[in-house]
Amino acid sequence: MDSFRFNTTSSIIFEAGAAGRLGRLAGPGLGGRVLLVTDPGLRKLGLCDHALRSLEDEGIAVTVFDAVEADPSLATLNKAVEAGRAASVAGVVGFGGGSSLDVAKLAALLIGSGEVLDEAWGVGNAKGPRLPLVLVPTTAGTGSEVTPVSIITVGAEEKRGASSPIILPDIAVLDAELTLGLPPAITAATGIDAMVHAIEAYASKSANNNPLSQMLARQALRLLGANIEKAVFDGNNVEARGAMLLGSMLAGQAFANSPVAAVHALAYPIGGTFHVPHGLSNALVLPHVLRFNAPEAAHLYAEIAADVFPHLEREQDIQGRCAAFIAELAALAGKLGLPPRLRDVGIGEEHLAKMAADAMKQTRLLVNNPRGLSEADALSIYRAAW
Ligand SMILES: NC(=O)c1ccc[n+]([C@@H]2O[C@H](COP(=O)([O-])OP(=O)(O)OC[C@H]3O[C@@H](n4cnc5c(N)ncnc54)[C@H](O)[C@@H]3O)[C@@H](O)[C@H]2O)c1
Ligand SMILES: [Fe+2]
Repeated sequence: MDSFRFNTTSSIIFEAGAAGRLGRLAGPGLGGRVLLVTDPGLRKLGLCDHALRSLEDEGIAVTVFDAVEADPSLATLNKAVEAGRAASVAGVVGFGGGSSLDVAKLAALLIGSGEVLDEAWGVGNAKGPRLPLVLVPTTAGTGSEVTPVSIITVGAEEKRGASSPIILPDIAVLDAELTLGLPPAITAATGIDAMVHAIEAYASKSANNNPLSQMLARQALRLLGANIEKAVFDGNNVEARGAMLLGSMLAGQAFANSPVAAVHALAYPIGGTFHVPHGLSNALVLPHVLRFNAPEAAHLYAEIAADVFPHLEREQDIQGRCAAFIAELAALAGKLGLPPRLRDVGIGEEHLAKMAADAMKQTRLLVNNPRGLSEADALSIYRAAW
């Protein structure tokens, strides 16, 4: 068997209502002063009020930074770091979707180590140490609470990543009650993002693709496949919400160690340039990238097809099962109310060539794709998706 290395968050708490006990559960390791990083929408909804109060009840002084936008910018990260330094914080709590968690991760690194961000981009370049870090996801999608990755938008449109086990948090707190009010469109898009993490991790050509990631990806797909429609159409179903949160975390553990590939590489120019939500960007290119990959990966897609859609067990032929899997995924996105084509999200055909050139910059992802992909291939995939 090939050798591999598997890193994950060392302590994971899965408990409905846990955010209201955050001070007890996670306070002791955070020091007396904490920076809580979140977004303005969540602040307005009062979603972090219980967590805040519970930290304060434990005698922890909390500075709230609530200015994280979707696809957070470098300027926002810098402001979060300034706020943390000004308050001399000893720990960081990320509270929100992937955007807030990603800012919290790099804020903990930069405040803790004083290192220069420009030297931390890429894989394995962060030096540390970071401040104690606790992450509380409020979407079931990115799995950022268990990934070593932070994605920041640099300049007008480039999504840049820093990846290092140093920015894995000390504790992830998964509280399904936080996701009950997640609107259907965001539930659908983030849920598809989680599925894509599992699919791409399972089929990843990374030398570190490993049996743990494969097992986690398959269990993630079972949970996500069985619950995504319930979570979208019956948002108050706490069982379904819990299954989605667990599924997205398992998918995060899988791809944190067996990284994602061309679906994400082609999704980034859509999110970076046109501010289409990350999960929706993935959904728009997903069937087209999988169809492109099928000559190399049909057997892998056939292996996981029935995890998402149990009735595909009956389809014995590998090519047939792979094709049905891809068609079912496209149909599922439609059923969940996601727009099917790039033109539906306001992207003009004239932008496709630039998007294909931008996608090729994601070499860290493209190397993991089961089939080699050129700029011309990227353009054909965008054309098919348009
Ligand atoms: N670090 C990683 O491993 C990783 C992986 C995938 C994606 N990402 C990044 O994560 C970001 C996307 O994160 P996301 O999809 O979780 O969305 P997000 O954090 O950008 O949030 C999207 C919207 O959902 C709202 N929202 C979040 N939780 C809510 C709740 N419980 N109730 C009501 N509204 C809620 C937010 O206020 C926001 O308006 C992108 O920047 C993407 O690149 C990171
Ligand atoms: Fe993603």
